[in-house]
Amino acid sequence: MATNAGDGNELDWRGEFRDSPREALFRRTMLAHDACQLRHALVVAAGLFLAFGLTDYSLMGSSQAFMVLLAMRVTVATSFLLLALAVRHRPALAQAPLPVNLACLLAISGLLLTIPLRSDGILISLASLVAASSSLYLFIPNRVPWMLAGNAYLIGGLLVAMRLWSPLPGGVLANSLLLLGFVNLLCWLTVIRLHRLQRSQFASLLEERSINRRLKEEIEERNQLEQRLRHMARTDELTGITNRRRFFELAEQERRRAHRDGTPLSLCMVDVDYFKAINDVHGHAVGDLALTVVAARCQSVLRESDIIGRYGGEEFVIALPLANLLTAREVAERLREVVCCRPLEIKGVTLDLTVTIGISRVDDGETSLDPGLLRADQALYAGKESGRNCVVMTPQGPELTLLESVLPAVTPGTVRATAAAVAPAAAPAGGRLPLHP
Ligand SMILES: Nc1nc2c(ncn2[C@@H]2O[C@H](COP(=O)(O)OP(=O)(O)OP(=O)(O)O)[C@@H](O)[C@H]2O)c(=O)[nH]1
Repeated sequence: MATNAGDGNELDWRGEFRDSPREALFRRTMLAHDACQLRHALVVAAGLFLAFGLTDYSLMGSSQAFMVLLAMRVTVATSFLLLALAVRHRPALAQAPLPVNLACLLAISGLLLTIPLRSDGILISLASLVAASSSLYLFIPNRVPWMLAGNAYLIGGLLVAMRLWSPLPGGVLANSLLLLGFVNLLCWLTVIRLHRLQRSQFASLLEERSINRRLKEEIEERNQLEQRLRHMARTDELTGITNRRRFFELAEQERRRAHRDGTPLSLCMVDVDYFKAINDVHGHAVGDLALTVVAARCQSVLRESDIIGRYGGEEFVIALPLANLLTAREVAERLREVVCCRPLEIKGVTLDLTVTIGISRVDDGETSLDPGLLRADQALYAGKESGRNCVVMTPQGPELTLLESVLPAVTPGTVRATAAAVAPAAAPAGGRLPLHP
């Protein structure tokens, strides 16, 4: 849609938009302003009409003609005031042609009536008609055709009134008509300029609004794109859980917090057992879905503050803030059970999945997650070696002693014996506790 009303191509001879929906929009936008302007113009005009009653009286005394004029003035002023009141309650009346034009018709008729009734001569009446003629253009927010029609009635009425009651010499008559014609032309041009100015401002405003809207939409789109990209950069596409990079960011934050507050932080490495066989027998699509289900099941037993990420392939990694090895073992057991508790139904295939989990605790003196992850990985490897579908942990130092004294399910004898059996195959350092279900 073209928006530059300043070049005039968009406007017709009335100074209105050729595009009628746009003109309607303009008029709707201007309604409150038009209504206010019309109300003020009507009140002022009513006052003026009544004020001229004083000059009627000074010229005519309390004659019958004065009474007729007074009745006319009161009628016109009353109709103006009533219309002003009506517009106050229903502003839409300001742009409805009928009420405004009826009031104008009444006022012009009243002014024409002064020609036969007032005794101060045609020239005074002529002056008041010139003032009324320009008022029609300037103060009544009407459309140009109605303004022209009102003025045509005024000039026609003047000619008839002069012919009937106050014949003028030809020169004076021509002079009067020229004067009225000039006033009409001047006012018409002024109104057209005013219309053009208002509409050009309105067009600029619309343009500005549409640019702002487009900008807002663009910003919104960019924000959404940014959010999508950020989400993609943090999320594993297949399983929907945190990806490896994001896991390390979050887990590193937790490690620093744990170090600062002196609270425990444990790590779990979770690996799906015999996953290669699932891919080989049922295909990668089934394997993909199985990974998604395993991730969802693991997530379902974790707290909101726990962090689970896809470490790579069929391996997941979990950081458990505020969890010592005992708590981590309980969580890992729940996790192992939730995976193997019921078979997976995927694309008509029933899979009995199990996971092996290696656990470690991040030591106070450690400045990165790597040693802890390595220990969890070694424990996981030990778990695989000892038959899979189990939870294995690598306690060290005081924690080992503590565990040995508090673990009722695993007697110290079993711990040592199992640890001894697993340790050489898994890694030479540290005792490991394979916790079979
Ligand atoms: N469908 C699918 N398979 C994957 C994905 N990532 C890794 N894998 C497969 O997972 C399998 C992992 O096999 P292995 O490392 O031998 O381990 P496994 O068969 O689970 O045996 P254990 O871990 O010793 O119990 C490989 O065949 C990989 O191709 C994946 O995103 N989707």
